[in-house]
Amino acid sequence: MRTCIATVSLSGSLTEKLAACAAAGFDGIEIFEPDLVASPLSPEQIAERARELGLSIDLYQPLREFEAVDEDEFTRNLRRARRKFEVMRRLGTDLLLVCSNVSPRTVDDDALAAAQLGLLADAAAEHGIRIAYEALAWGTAVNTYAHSWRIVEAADRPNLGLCLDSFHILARDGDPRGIEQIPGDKIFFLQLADAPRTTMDILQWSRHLRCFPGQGGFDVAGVTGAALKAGYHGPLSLEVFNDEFRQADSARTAVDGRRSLIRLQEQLGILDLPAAPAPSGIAYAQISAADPERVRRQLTALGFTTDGWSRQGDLVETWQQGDARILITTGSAGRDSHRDSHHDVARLTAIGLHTPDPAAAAKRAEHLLAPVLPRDHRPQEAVIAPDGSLLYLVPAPPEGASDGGPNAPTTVVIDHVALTQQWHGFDEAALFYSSVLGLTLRESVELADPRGLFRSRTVTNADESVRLALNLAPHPAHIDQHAQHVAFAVPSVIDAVRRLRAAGHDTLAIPANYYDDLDARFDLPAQTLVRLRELGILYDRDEHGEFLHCYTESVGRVFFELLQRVGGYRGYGAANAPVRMAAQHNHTITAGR
Ligand SMILES: O=C(O)c1ccc(O)c(O)c1
Ligand SMILES: [Mg+2]
Repeated sequence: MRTCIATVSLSGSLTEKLAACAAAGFDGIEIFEPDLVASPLSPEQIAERARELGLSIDLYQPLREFEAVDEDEFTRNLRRARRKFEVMRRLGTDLLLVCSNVSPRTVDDDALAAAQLGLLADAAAEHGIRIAYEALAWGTAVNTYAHSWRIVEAADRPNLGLCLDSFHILARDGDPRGIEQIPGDKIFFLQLADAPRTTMDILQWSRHLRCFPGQGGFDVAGVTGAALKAGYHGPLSLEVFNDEFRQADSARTAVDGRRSLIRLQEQLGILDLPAAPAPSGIAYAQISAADPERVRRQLTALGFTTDGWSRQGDLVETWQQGDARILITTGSAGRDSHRDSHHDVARLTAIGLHTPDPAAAAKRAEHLLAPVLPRDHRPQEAVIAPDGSLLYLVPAPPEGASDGGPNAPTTVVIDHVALTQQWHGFDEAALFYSSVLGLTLRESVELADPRGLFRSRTVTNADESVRLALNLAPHPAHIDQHAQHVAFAVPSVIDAVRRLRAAGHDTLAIPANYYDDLDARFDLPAQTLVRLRELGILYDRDEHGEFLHCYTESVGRVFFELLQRVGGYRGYGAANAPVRMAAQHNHTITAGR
């Protein structure tokens, strides 16, 4: 299907927006009126620029506060509309979006609304213009698509139809199945936006938190599917008001948006992509460090051993314990993320994922506009993740061979890897890992660090043998601090900490207050509490089981977590994260003094 995006969804000048849309492969755009009003280009020049870039102008929007008003106001509104017809003629576009009236002056009178919209349509017809009427979720009288359809049906003009917007429908818990009853040729336009599930004022929610389909909690595919069933054959158009998108790089946002529509069309059975790779385990995590000695010492203390250096295209050192593998590289194997100028600081630069069919997975990534590295010099297929780190697609081990797994406590496995996202890349990352890798998104949580709120969201495969935590630092300056880590599930955290201590290594110091609080919250046996306190081990519990964990000191930007899931504990100890981050903060300060 044709794909469009509203200019309001992107940062930059109108010219920059057009370039970004074209580069990402969109077919057309909706011109958001304030973008045109603020542009130094004339409508003709904008049309020319769009033509040069191969973009159609599919919609001009919005005409506001138009219908169901008194005679005088209607006369003024019609005059205003005629001026817009003139702008549209100069732009060479023929579809005008009218959103339902949000003014207190409008009356709840369907007959009046239909009559006035009918007259608007008649005036538009003289210019070959069509009108798409959209129910805003906060419209004074008209705020559901069913209501807007009753008015459009009553007005009964060939050039008056509906604009459906998934946000307005789903934010009010509308049932999209009713859309199937609307004649497809009366749905003039379909705008798509997702949003995180929340409870807040609906206008604020719409203007600040919309996101691309697949990034939030709305069933955008349900609305789209219903419109297609009704016979809608216009474009799929993204209309996203989002504070971060307004600041982020428009070229990146546009690609992110296109990816969301490719994935949506796959979900709807319109596009056929190679199947999602279904990674079956974390093969390894890779740390780059110019001076890897401290990483080696820490891994040794944790019980890892190495078989030395090897060259598989890049120079790497493999460290292993049980089924957990860490690669250390001092070379360029971990592509330096563009934001990272501290090449000598140890940091996570790649992970390897066991993938049943790496070649097909790489093909899928290409279809979804993810950068795939050329195969030359590389032992494995590799995709660049949004944070700049590399995802190696490693052939899965043969059936029956142990691939770790979350509840394999007899040996050491990588339980999860936590990666830091760029400040505007959180939604992009969520969509990347879910669409490209087929991982499932979990709820996003906020974690209090002494310097601000971290956001964290995990993505997992079906049996949770692959768990990635996507962390977003509160401030770009903190981007890699307190966030990047590799968590090892061990048979016994208590034994592991004792071994570490015996080897002369400390774990992150946890304040006594924490244990007093633990005692208040959980009725733990006194002896258990004493042991946890002595060893600096954090504790959590859910309805499935218990969780014990502790942390190493950071080496560069990376630290390690040792954890033990008892029973079917599902979480990550999020309740303890603020204590851990405060401890890391205090440690940094102490170390810095
Ligand atoms: O927030 C608004 O005003 C607004 C304008 C036009 C739209 O299509 C929309 O969905 C919202
Ligand atoms: Mg809209």
